[in-house]
Amino acid sequence: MESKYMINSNGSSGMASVFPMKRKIEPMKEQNSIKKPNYFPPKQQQQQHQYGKNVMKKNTIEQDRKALPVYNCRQRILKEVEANDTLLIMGETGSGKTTQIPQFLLQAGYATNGIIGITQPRRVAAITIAKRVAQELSCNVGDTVGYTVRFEDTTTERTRIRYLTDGILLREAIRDRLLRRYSAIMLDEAHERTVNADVLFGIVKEAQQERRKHKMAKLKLIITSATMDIDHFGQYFKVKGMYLEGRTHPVRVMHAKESQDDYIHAALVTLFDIHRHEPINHDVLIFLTGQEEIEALAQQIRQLARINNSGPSDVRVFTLYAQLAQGKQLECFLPVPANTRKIVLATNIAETSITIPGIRCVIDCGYVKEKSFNPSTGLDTLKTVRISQAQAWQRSGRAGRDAPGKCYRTYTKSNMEKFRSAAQPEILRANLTSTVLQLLALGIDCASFDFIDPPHPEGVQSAYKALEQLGAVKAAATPPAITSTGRLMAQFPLDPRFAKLLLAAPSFGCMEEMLSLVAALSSDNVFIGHTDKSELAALAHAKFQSKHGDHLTLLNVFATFQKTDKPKVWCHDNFLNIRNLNYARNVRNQLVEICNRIGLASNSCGDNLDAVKKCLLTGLFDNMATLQKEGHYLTLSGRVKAKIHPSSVLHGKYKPQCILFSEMVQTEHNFLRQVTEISVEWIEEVLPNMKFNIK
Ligand SMILES: Nc1ncnc2c1ncn2[C@@H]1O[C@H](COP(=O)(O)OP(=O)(O)OP(=O)(O)O)[C@@H](O)[C@H]1O
Repeated sequence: MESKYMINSNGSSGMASVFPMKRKIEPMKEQNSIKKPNYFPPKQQQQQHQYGKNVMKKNTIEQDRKALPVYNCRQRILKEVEANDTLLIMGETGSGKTTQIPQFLLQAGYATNGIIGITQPRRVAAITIAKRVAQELSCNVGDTVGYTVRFEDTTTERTRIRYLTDGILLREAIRDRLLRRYSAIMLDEAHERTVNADVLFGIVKEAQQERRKHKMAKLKLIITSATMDIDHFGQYFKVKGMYLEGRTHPVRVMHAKESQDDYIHAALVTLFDIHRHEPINHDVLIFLTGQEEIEALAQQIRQLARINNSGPSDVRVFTLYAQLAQGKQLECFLPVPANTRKIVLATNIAETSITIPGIRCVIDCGYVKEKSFNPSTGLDTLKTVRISQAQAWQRSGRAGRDAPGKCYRTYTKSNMEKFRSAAQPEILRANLTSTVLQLLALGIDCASFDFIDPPHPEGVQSAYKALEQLGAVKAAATPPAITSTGRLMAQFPLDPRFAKLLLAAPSFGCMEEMLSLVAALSSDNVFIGHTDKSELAALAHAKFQSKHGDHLTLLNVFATFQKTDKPKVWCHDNFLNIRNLNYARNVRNQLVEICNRIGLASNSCGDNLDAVKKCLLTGLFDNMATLQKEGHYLTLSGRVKAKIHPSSVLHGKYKPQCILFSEMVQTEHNFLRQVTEISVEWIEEVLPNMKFNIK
């Protein structure tokens, strides 16, 4: 059968000097056609392999560690760390940067008078890497190694190596700008350029200088990545980069011969081609763009696998995306039975840092959903865009983690040459409201902060305006000054708008309700849309429906969940996600602690649900829209045309004149998600100082 792919024979894919590592994950030079294995390993051999895995576990881990390219560079790295306070390290994906370098530092004594912190852009990476390193050090998570992610801290006073998200380290800096508890910080996956990481570059750099100035203990800083722009980082930190030689397992990269209009179909065809021709223990990771696409394809694969399964082989399909409950996210990291192929469908959440054991084939659709903020409309939008070349290399890197692998790109080589070389730093396109508030809480004015790439002035101005409307900032002052409300808002690990809802709730008499609602909104989707039984699921969900809209529907679910004494059975019967509801309960407890600490009064509005709706206006005033004659909605700030999302309880029913929504999603149309009906008169009552164009 003719293959739809050709091997990338590259060397000239437009990867500028930014990517010196590229050759390491390119196909082996001598191969110029796709060679398909013509056998499946005999059953016995596979089982032996499985046995071997368990018996030899400890030994293998030790041997695997020593075989990593970083291991050979141990002395060099430690020498450089000793000689320099800041170090930029580039090493190819999977070479051992994230798991090994912190252990080298620990063994060399860098965690004697402080701990070693390693930041990750995503919580799933922080959790799985901490677990792996704990396994390597033969300890439990929370002993020598631990992790901290939002609303979950496993570290103890015994912890010396701490994996944490960049957002958590930034919040810690609000309490202690000198980051005194750390002796070394590793800012990993620097190429991702999340807003939090960009701010941390400046904060940690400043903490180092201040500690030096005050003759305090040194703070060692290591910046790591496989694909960072080392010249740019080098100029900013005024240091030279260090390249780690040595290759990990090769990955054969193949491009589609022709452009594919339907990348989902292309991924499906490729998957079944792999399933027919590759050994059954070669697991597959498919990169797609979002939850809906992933769940639909997962369902299709499960059905097709059932139909096509003629032999003993089988597939297990897992999904991995940000909205998935944490427990579910971690399921794909567990081994599957012998004679079973693991298929993981993921968003870019699986793109950097993580190792999903068993993955030997990657299928890359070449797209990603990117959030950007439009200061002129004041709205965040989510758009599907092409990935960057750096992202493409990171994705292929997921295939060569524990053995040689293959990467199938559903786009042509010339398509890829047109991709951006690296993704635009998030700080240049994100809503900066939360970041600006955190900086102000740290006593930092954006205008004078030492950013690696300063944000656009319109983005900063728009953030100041939003914070002023929330009562967090006096923007007229130069530099803009944080108010006491702003300081309280910064105490919550929440979007400032949601923090504002909690601060406003006591005066509307709905503190208990708002705590539940904000907690439920912080969790991922609690509704399970069981496809096979969708009518039953819809019937079960209808019991909680509020005619007021999605916020009060969610509140009904959470309030009933809190009261039930058999949550497992109750969630199962009602097609609700128990993990997400438990997560929301945990978040609520932590929010209650913060509210108690800052002295917010507790009260409840009972059946007076207008109080909750009015209170929602105090934080979400930028997200209001009115019905137009033509049948669509127009947002009040920004005048953007939009429709109610089909997942809303208000979709397809009578259309309220005025609504409030949690977010706008941009696909072929602008859709408003999580919608609640409000009364136009309340706008003047709740927001007397704001002007809106209500038409
Ligand atoms: N959870 C895990 N299970 C099994 N093996 C793992 C796990 N985590 C890491 N490894 C092994 O350790 C190797 C090094 O992983 P590590 O995350 O340290 O690499 P890295 O250089 O930081 O990669 P990247 O640049 O992609 O983040 C992997 O290639 C893999 O072989």
